[in-house]
Amino acid sequence: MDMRCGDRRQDENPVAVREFELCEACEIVGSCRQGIDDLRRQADGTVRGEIVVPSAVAGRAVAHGGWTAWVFDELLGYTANSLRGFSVTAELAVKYRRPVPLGARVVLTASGRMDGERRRLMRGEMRCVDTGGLLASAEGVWIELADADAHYARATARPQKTSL
Ligand SMILES: CCCCCCCCCCCC(=O)SCCNC(=O)CCNC(=O)[C@H](O)C(C)(C)COP(=O)(O)OP(=O)(O)OC[C@H]1O[C@@H](n2cnc3c(N)ncnc32)[C@H](O)[C@@H]1OP(=O)(O)O
Repeated sequence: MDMRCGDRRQDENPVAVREFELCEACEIVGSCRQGIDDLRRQADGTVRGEIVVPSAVAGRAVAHGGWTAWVFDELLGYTANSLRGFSVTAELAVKYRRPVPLGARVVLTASGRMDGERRRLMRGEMRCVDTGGLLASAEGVWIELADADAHYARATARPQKTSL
């Protein structure tokens, strides 16, 4: 299968359309630092967005794997939070199927479901816009915070030794 994806057009200047609020650091700069745009919930409940792979995320000629994981963390996190109250990433597993070309426009899709009171099971895909070829997929677990203030207060204290 031809895994090339559509190059970004020279005259393209997409307006970021997001149905989801930005994270704190992106809020400061006023836009999604990953460049995810047109992020919307679809009629079937899935979330869809698009992104042009920035040349700045090159690992070696193609996108760095950590960048792809960050994109999924963002995408699945927003989707998880749209199910109910605020949740955080507890697990994230990425399958890297093909190299992700720099400058390519890719489509992101995500869905998920509640699994008990606080757990959400999420999954997502990254595909070429024009060929539909699968570049990467991800599955993860998001946990709704029982007490957000207490959760972030933990981060200001030195982690204690646990049984983990
Ligand atoms: C301004 C606005 C901007 C809004 C926009 C913001 C967008 C950006 C959001 C960024 C979000 C992030 O990047 S989050 C950053 C990365 N993630 C983190 O820092 C999380 C670090 N981990 C933790 O703090 C903790 O481990 C938690 C919160 C995940 C869980 O701890 P806890 O709250 O003490 O929960 P605990 O009692 O242990 O477990 C509760 C339930 O969850 C299950 N559970 C717990 N961990 C797991 C797990 N890994 N996999 C499966 N299940 C799990 C337990 O079995 C249990 O199920 P049951 O017995 O109830 O069935």
